[in-house]
Amino acid sequence: MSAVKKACIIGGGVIGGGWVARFLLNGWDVSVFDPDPQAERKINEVLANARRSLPSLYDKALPAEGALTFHADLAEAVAGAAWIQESVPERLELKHKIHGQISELAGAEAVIGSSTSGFKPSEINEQGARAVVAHPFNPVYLLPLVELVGNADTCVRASDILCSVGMYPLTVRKEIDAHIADRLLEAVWREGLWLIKDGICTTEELDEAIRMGFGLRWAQMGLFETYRIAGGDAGMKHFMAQFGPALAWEWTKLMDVPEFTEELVELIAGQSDAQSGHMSIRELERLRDDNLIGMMRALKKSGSGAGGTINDHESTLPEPEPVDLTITVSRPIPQSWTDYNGHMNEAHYVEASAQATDKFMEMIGCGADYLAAGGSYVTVENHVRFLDELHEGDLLSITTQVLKGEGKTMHLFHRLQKADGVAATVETLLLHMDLNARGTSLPTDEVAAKLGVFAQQHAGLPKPDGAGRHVGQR
Ligand SMILES: NC(=O)C1=CN([C@@H]2O[C@H](COP(=O)(O)OP(=O)(O)OC[C@H]3O[C@@H](n4cnc5c(N)ncnc54)[C@H](O)[C@@H]3O)[C@@H](O)[C@H]2O)C=CC1
Ligand SMILES: C[N+](C)(C)CC(=O)CC(=O)[O-]
Repeated sequence: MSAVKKACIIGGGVIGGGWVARFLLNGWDVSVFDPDPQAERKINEVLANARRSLPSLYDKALPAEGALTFHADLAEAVAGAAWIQESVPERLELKHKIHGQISELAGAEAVIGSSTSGFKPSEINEQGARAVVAHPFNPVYLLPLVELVGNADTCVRASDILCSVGMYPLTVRKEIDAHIADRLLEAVWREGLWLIKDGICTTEELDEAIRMGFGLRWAQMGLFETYRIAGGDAGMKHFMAQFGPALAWEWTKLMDVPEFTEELVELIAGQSDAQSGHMSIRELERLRDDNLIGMMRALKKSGSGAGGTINDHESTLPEPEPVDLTITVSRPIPQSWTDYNGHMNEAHYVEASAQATDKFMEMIGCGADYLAAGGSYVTVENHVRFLDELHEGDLLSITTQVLKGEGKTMHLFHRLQKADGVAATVETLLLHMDLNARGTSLPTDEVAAKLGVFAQQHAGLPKPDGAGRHVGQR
């Protein structure tokens, strides 16, 4: 991958704005070219949404944001960019015009991507351009999928860059109109329009049919893995035998496209207003993003689907720099940790300190292999002091001091710190446990020795202010 971390985004609407946020929040400098005088305002609105959501996917801090610049001159915007992404409206003559200009201006090593939803790379490039299709999904700053289509070597270079900003490149084996995902979405949309036009359901009822059922399944297992399970013990063969005949029945209208009349547009738009008109688009976006974060964090636990991509990306993010005391957590406060009082809810102080304990356990050799072999530490007591408010987006770092590390006992003192001081302390007492016998036990000699080294180092530090307190102590 090129050492120059500059991305140029051409067309800063819904999708271009999402690309800006994806690169910028992953530490890239971003230049924007969009003649719309409203482009800067719109992009800043997308960025505000991205800043409150993307960092919440991770338990480590993302790199420091890059610099964002807006340019009236295309050549100036493109200069020095390692990634150039075109996201202008879906009109082939406009794509030809802009890709003709980009090809002349871009460096030879630059990856040139088009966000096109449906055009094939051979169509985009038919006047001599050298773009690959890099088709993302809205919101681009949260959803990892990018369909890559086109020149194989460029797609390999594009994949590396996309992975480095936390995305999931899926290289399409052969070019085809609308790639893979939009063909599926188009089929569902077309069928949905029929069902509403024919009075079978409303937009709201159709959405319930998706989100109360198969929509929940698809984010974690997709279509084929889900249907394999639906075949029971006999799996996919039984599923095919049972439901294959239905393919020949009239369960879909396939390419029978509903006529796009004014009446149909009014019907759909009117029902959509009745369904969702009580919320602005920005409010809907924030609701969508909060729900996506919750779901993706659940997937992160099992490493399924998009959760695996988040874990892979997180493993490439740098560990915090050690200072006097070991930093065991460095992360932003996610929006989902805040409550009706407008600050971090008390439960998450314990959650954050549990993350610090887990990290410290790893550092003394009590990681996944040790746990699998049946050894662990369990918390038997916590004392939390809430000293200052923590808010969404604050960078939280936790230092961990060993008060005692001897025999079965591990006694830790976590300081939860934000930029301007200590926001809370959590004193936590843990005992070593044999997970097979379900009783306390001594740690292995190796773990005991590593814990002992920390205990000895920290013994020279002053006793922390607030250690050993009881509830209500002044
Ligand atoms: N909206 C969606 O859900 C998705 C759209 N796409 C694709 O992304 C592309 C852009 O779509 P949207 O962002 O939805 O459109 P949009 O209409 O929101 O944004 C297009 C932007 O391009 C700018 N623009 C127009 N002419 C330009 C030019 N000559 N040079 C630079 N900027 C120019 C406009 O001012 C506008 O800000 C399309 O190819 C679309 O198929 C891909 C994935 C999802
Ligand atoms: C409707 N659409 C074709 C623009 C959709 C996409 O291209 C992808 C998405 O985000 O749904």
